[in-house]
Amino acid sequence: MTATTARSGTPERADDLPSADVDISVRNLWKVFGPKADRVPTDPELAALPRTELKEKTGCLAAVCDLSFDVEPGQVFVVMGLSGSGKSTLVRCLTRLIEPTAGEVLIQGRNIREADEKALRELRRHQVSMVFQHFGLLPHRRVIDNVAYGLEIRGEKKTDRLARAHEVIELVGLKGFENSLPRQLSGGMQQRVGLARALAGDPGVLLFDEPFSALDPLIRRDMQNEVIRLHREVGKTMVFITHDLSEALKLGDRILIMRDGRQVQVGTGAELVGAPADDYVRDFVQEVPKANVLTLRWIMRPPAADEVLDGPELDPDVLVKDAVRAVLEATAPVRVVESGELLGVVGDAEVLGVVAES
Ligand SMILES: Nc1ncnc2c1ncn2[C@@H]1O[C@H](COP(=O)(O)OP(=O)(O)OP(=O)(O)O)[C@@H](O)[C@H]1O
Repeated sequence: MTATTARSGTPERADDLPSADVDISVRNLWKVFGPKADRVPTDPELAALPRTELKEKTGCLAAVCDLSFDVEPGQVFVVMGLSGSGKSTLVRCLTRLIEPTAGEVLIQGRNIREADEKALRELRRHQVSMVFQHFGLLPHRRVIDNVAYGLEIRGEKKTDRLARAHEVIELVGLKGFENSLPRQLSGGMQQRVGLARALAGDPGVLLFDEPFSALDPLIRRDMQNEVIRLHREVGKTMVFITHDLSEALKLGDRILIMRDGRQVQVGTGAELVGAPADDYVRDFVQEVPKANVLTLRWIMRPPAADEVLDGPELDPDVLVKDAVRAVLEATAPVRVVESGELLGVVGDAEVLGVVAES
């Protein structure tokens, strides 16, 4: 949702150092459940084993295997994978709700693995908030008190926390429901309370663990739009877990695809669709309407030697679906231009090729 430039679709390398402009940096992160789990990441032979073989050989289950990625400030980073791929374990390892077995996690410059109990409490109260699938609301507390709860724990004055709770309740569209109990609200509205509660403490980072998967499809679409709107308004860094590719493509500036605990590909939606890293990703993205995801950058070609270059000019980051009309109506190929430089051209054949696959 923030403007992103095209990047390589290959997974980030563990030896890449995080740049200064990174909110979350994960390096070689492992979570292994089972006996003597510590030996798995450090033993190259065990570390390389697929999940089922490792389980047979050692009795250990590698939920998260050697993950490395960076999330930039203000980015929506989606972690996508089927059930059991390790998404929830990963997101819980970020704030040590689950203790990682090995690796490094930096959040806004703070080394999470070295943090003591007090620092972790501070981190969870001030820096990072989580929105869960099952809302996690306190059933006997009114909406306003649920939203203000984190601020109460933080020891903030009642007037301050109620004022802040009113502010975020309005932000998520729940004005008028301050005194309702959670059970009096629909699923979508309860999740709005969850969102408001996460936003109340003004954290730098929001973590979402499949927040909408229990909701009906239409409500779910509303809530996705709500996240897009909120992200635009509050501009937080977000890590969003989902098993739904269309949700990932809709929300994610970048998407990490996980399989059996490992990262298969990290990239923008266009990179996953335009250059899938392997057959697994290719199968996943097969049904995606490509014109909605690919940009002109992905389909442009070099101009032919004798081609007349007087067609209209478009930016390389324009989606194909938004360029179809301009391309088909033009009498010459559209010129794809960035900062005054001609990158390539797009004609009828290129757009129709993508639209036909959509
Ligand atoms: N405490 C635990 N002990 C042993 N194995 C665990 C534990 N927690 C999770 N696992 C296993 O780790 C793997 C990854 O689980 P995880 O819940 O992270 O996956 P997920 O992608 O979030 O799946 P879902 O979408 O179903 O929540 C699964 O095989 C799961 O059974």
